[in-house]
Amino acid sequence: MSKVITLANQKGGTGKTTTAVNLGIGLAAQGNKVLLVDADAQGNLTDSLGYQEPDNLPVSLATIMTKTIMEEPYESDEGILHHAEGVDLMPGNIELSAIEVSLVNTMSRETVLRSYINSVKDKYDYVLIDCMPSLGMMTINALATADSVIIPVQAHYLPAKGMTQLLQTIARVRRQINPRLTIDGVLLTMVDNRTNFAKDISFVLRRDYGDKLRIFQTEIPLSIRAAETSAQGKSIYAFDPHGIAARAYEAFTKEVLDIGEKQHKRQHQTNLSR
Ligand SMILES: Nc1ncnc2c1ncn2[C@@H]1O[C@H](COP(=O)(O)OP(=O)(O)OP(=O)(O)O)[C@@H](O)[C@H]1O
Repeated sequence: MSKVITLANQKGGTGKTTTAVNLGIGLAAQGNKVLLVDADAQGNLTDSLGYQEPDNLPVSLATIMTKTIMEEPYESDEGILHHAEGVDLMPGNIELSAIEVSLVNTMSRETVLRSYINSVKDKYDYVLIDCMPSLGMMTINALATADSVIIPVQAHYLPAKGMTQLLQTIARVRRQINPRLTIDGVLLTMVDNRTNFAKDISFVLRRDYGDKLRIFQTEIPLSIRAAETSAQGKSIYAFDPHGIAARAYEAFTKEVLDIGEKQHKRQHQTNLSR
């Protein structure tokens, strides 16, 4: 059974793309088939995986979403790229900005991405969707598609206000479009352990949200090597395998796998008791 996870935070630069790359490749290294979906018009995920001119790709997520909207046929592997580290990628680029606008006047506008992902997800154990830094139509589509959300939060500021807005949006999507949507947890990123400030943020986040949300035990440290990785077209495991960021992303991947296994067991027991 496949699991679709959306990485969302409407604040920019919180580590969504870096987490999509390193969680995705981490899951693949553990024997899972993984599809990464770049739902961000900036195309950073596509770029980070080595496709440095995402706007020149002949087929991207925007192409497939347009075909979905127009009810035109497409091949199930159309546009999917294969990365050397064992993940597949549905690339994204600037054309998604136009899709974001055209969705407003589209029938079933919140579920266009879901139609596409439903048509390919059975081939994968995990589908990870990297969102734009906004709560616009593309992010709503990504939330409408997902089984769960992971929220990367940069440990540089207190996330209170933005977090409330994001949680309200997730709750609204759950009520109106996607009742099975859950939150896997909040991931603290770019944690500078040399400062008391980072420790304070971790403490406040765990104190204020820890009873409602899982705050992942693993915190991703601030790391120059992690920042440099995005220009290399590879994961942190390939670029700096023994560094602190690679170890942290490995530990985080294990936490995500544990959640998946527990959910799978619960689902199995529910099915048996029916
Ligand atoms: N652990 C880290 N340590 C240092 N720099 C990092 C780390 N993780 C990510 N970065 C850098 O921080 C910047 C923002 O990260 P990233 O692109 O992953 O965030 P994002 O949330 O996807 O951004 P956007 O909202 O623009 O899509 C990038 O330049 C990235 O290389």
